[in-house]
Amino acid sequence: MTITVGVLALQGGVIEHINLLRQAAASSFSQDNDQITFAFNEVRTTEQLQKCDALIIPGGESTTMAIVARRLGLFDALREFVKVQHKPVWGTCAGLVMLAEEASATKQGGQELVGGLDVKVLRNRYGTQIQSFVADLSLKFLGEDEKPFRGVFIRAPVVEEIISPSSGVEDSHLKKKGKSADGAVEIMGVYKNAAKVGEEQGDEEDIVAVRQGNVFGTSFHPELTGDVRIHAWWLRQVVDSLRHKDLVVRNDRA
Ligand SMILES: NC(=O)CC[C@H](N)C(=O)O
Repeated sequence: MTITVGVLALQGGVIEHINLLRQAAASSFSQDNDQITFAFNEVRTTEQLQKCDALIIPGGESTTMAIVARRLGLFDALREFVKVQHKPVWGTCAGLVMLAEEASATKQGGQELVGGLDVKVLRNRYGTQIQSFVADLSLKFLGEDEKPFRGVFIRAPVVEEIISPSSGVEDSHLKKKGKSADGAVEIMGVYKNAAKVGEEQGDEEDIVAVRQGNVFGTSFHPELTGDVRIHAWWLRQVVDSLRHKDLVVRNDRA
């Protein structure tokens, strides 16, 4: 089975994701009995997106990414991919903003989102570029005894609210289309002891990783760490969801 994973390449940290995906595939799937092979492709057009089984929307700047996606006419295809075809998608940082149904602290006049996750994100929660930081996160989904994951936070958003599911009705103002992902929003990671902007110490607990059905989002940048664990975990989810779909199709035919 060959699985094509795309990385949306309009702007931001594209090659870093591709490099880590390659490493994760080599380290975690080389012994796989099912002979899974991966193709990792940059995605800039609807045609390229349609060839993908799964997609990463990287970090960068969501406002810029949205403008470029609109110019290239990619929004409908992205919404179709996430909310109608329910293919696996992972957004990191700006990618998480793009995958949220709502965002606050957006640029004036708002910004267009792909949606999929029934959450409201707060952009730039920790301030500007110079307030970037690294923090150890304990992520249970990687395994109970796993060592902490280095979370790289760069003008990072956080999930400030889990909202009620969107109705699936097209909204001409927000240009939403399709329902959000199936199922409930699961909190996959929190950053404990987060401080307010400008403060040294804090005791807030911020939601920095979420999943809802096929859609996964992280506030931080695993692709900048050299640690393949989250990429390997996500590729495993992609493989499992494709196997599941394959089974459903075969059962339907039987
Ligand atoms: N590193 C990042 O991806 C920053 C995200 C940026 N603050 C945005 O809203 O798009």
